[in-house]
Amino acid sequence: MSSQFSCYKIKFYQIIMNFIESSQQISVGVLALQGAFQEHIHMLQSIPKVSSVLPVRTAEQLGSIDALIIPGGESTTIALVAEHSGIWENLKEFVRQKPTWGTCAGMILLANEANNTKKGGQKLLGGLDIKVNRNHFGSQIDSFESLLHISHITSSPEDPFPAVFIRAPTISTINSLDVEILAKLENNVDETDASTVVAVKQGHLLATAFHPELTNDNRIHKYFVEQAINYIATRQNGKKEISLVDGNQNIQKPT
Ligand SMILES: NC(=O)CC[C@H](N)C(=O)O
Repeated sequence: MSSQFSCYKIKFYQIIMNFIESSQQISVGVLALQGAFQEHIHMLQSIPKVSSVLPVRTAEQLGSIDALIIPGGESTTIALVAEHSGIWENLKEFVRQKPTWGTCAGMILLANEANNTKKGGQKLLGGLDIKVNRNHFGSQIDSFESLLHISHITSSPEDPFPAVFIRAPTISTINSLDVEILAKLENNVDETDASTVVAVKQGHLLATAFHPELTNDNRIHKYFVEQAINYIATRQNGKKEISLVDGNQNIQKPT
């Protein structure tokens, strides 16, 4: 009898744990119009806190995810395809409100301003108060790898992140105190600058000039997912507080 009781207890505990775990999971989309989206999808599949991973090509798909990654590729092409497929304005709206991480071309698209754009300028989604310098290190043959210290992600100098730079942009100007610098390129790759900013965070937006999805290291993907979960939880609590205040105000209103 008592062993049957403890069996029920364990089952009940498991159900509660599963419930808690599932409420702490999110679904993450990867913009799949052009570029290295498949590699991001693969990386996200290794993270237990991700309940589902969705390649995103339509506004409807965008509406069903909690957070988004805009991959590397070609920012001009991604913008063009997004416009032609009618998802551009929805993307802009999403980026304003929900956790989004841009890698390389994705970082360019999340910037409010860009240098070295294609002739006649190019469209940006914006959101980050930064100016980026496209193709800062030159063309494809100037691609390189560098070991980086990244705030919140690498714990010690012995544990750097292997960052892959491919026709990468850099962050040339930061226009708000809300932008947190996460990583700088400190070595000699770029002779014009002693230290070049290559990763930043601002509120619910994250941007890296390099390609974490092309390594075996999922630390930044994990960090993004954890940040997104915290952000969503904070917003939900905020909403509850607001509705409580509204409720009180209603009670106090003279009839
Ligand atoms: N690897 C990349 O994403 C390169 C970005 C590309 N240079 C652009 O401007 O969009």
